[in-house]
Amino acid sequence: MLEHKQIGFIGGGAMAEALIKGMLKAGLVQPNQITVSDVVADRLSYLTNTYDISPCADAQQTAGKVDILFLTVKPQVINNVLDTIAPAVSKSTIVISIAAGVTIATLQNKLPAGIAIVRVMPNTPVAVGAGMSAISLGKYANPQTGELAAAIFASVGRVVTVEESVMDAVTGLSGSGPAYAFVLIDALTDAGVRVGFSRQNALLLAAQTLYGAAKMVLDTGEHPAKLRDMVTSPGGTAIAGVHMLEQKGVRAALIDAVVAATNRSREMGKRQHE
Ligand SMILES: NC(=O)C1=CN([C@@H]2O[C@H](COP(=O)(O)OP(=O)(O)OC[C@H]3O[C@@H](n4cnc5c(N)ncnc54)[C@H](OP(=O)(O)O)[C@@H]3O)[C@@H](O)[C@H]2O)C=CC1
Ligand SMILES: O=C(O)[C@@H]1CCC=N1
Repeated sequence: MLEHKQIGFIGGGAMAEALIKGMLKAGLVQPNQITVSDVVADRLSYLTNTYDISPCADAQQTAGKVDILFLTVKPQVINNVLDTIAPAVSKSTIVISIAAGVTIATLQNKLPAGIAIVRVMPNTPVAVGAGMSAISLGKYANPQTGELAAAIFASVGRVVTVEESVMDAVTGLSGSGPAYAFVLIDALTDAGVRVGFSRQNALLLAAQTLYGAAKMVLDTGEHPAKLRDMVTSPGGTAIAGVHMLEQKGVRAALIDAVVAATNRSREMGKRQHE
């Protein structure tokens, strides 16, 4: 599908690396198809040495030579990056932005009319083929472009196509969600150490348990409450633990976390227009 395509990344940070790693692992692209631009020379050297991809310090040059251009810089610098690359982007290039809060309208205003723009909110598990990505298409992106973008992100996890209006909420839930999951795993690991395990064993028990629980939800399609009921024997250990979680407000804390992250994504989007 991408055999003869050149792929560029502007911004070689955490998320660009996760995507590059995942796409290479999936066999979707070969290293010689990928060019990355970043302002940090050490970062470019690291990516080149680790993934055998091509570095290019000049973002405009990268933008001008690729078929698919990923915008993987922070939202705070996206306006400057768009001003830099706009003169170089060819009409046939597909631009995929993953910047939190940055709307398709902002991208369209800065890039020449007619450019196919896809806004995506992925998450870092794309690096291990278990990502969750949501996609919205700009007005110049045709259905084939949508299929291509969906296939790229499907190669590194699951994909949903959404109305752009829910992108901030996606950012608050699945985009930012790995951070919440890592906090939970870290806390459960501490708990394991507290009840006597080595840290190494505690981490394995914690991570594999969350992984297994998530897999059960996805594989069975059952409501999580039904699966929880299967764990909570009457008068047993699990209900004692669940009772404590409810008393400590874990459920409300997670809801508040997603609302806070969603609001932050909205706020970052508004700043692009200031
Ligand atoms: N991390 C995540 O889990 C997710 C992130 N995103 C989005 O992905 C984007 C990148 O996030 P993330 O990877 O975490 O951020 P990082 O800060 O790790 O990566 C961004 C990289 O771009 C570099 N950079 C800054 N300015 C330029 C420029 N003008 N040209 C080229 N490179 C530049 C940065 O350098 P320097 O450090 O010097 O600024 C940095 O190395 C953001 O827009 C974020 O909203 C989306 C989904 C999930
Ligand atoms: O924290 C952030 O802004 C980015 C967007 C989603 C996850 N990380």
